[in-house]
Amino acid sequence: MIYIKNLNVQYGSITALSDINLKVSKNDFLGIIGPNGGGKSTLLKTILSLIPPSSGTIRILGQNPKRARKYLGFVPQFSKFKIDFPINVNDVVSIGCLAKPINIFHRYTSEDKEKISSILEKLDLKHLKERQIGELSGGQLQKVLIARALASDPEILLLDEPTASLDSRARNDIYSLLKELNHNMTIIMVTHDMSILTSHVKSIACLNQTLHYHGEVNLTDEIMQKTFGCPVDLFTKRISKI
Ligand SMILES: Nc1ncnc2c1ncn2[C@@H]1O[C@H](COP(=O)(O)OP(=O)(O)OP(=O)(O)O)[C@@H](O)[C@H]1O
Repeated sequence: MIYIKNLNVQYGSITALSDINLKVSKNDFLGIIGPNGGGKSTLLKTILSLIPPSSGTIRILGQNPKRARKYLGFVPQFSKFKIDFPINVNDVVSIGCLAKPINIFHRYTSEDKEKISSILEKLDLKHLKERQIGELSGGQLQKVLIARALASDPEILLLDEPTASLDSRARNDIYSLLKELNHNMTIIMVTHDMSILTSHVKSIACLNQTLHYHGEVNLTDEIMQKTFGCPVDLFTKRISKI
């Protein structure tokens, strides 16, 4: 689904990603972990063609990232989503139906409306469809952002820390939903939540400017030390032994 070869990304003099090689297979559920500033969001943004690589190759379903945008659904960190914008849940989710690049003159078809309605139903958001997004809880807003991404019928769903600052119940709801979606969708998720690694994720990428590990969920102390640059805590140690 995704093929990345010798990828380098610079922000001026700052090197965010250095010589990344990564392949993601169909129906994988890849968790990307690493320290703050390790380049996780940059990798997602580069796949989404929001940032141009300084060098290297990215192919998504055999195409360059700009042409492949239609295959990608993106769920941003909700803490970075502007929630004071006056728009309701139904309209946010509908935005996902707009063809990419977005055509502001798009008229929603009856098919679009049916699709939105079924997504709202599936994510248990129907009762909130008229609610302004600024009046939602964190977990509800996160589900709305996932619903918006699903409305574009993506083959690959990219999520940037979808459970940051959610309580454990809301987190579990989101993870259960992702597990279900993973049956017919490839998922790539940036996370700082180590607890999901044991339950839902099928493979892991450890990123700290370079890719220190990519493979099965079998983290050793050595990999964690290399990635995070410091000794792992007890919790992480326990995960590596599961
Ligand atoms: N727009 C930008 N301009 C300049 N430098 C940037 C920009 N965005 C990110 N960086 C830098 O690139 C590096 C990687 O940042 P990135 O946001 O990709 O890391 P991250 O792993 O997602 O971090 P976090 O876990 O804190 O969200 C950091 O050194 C960051 O300061």
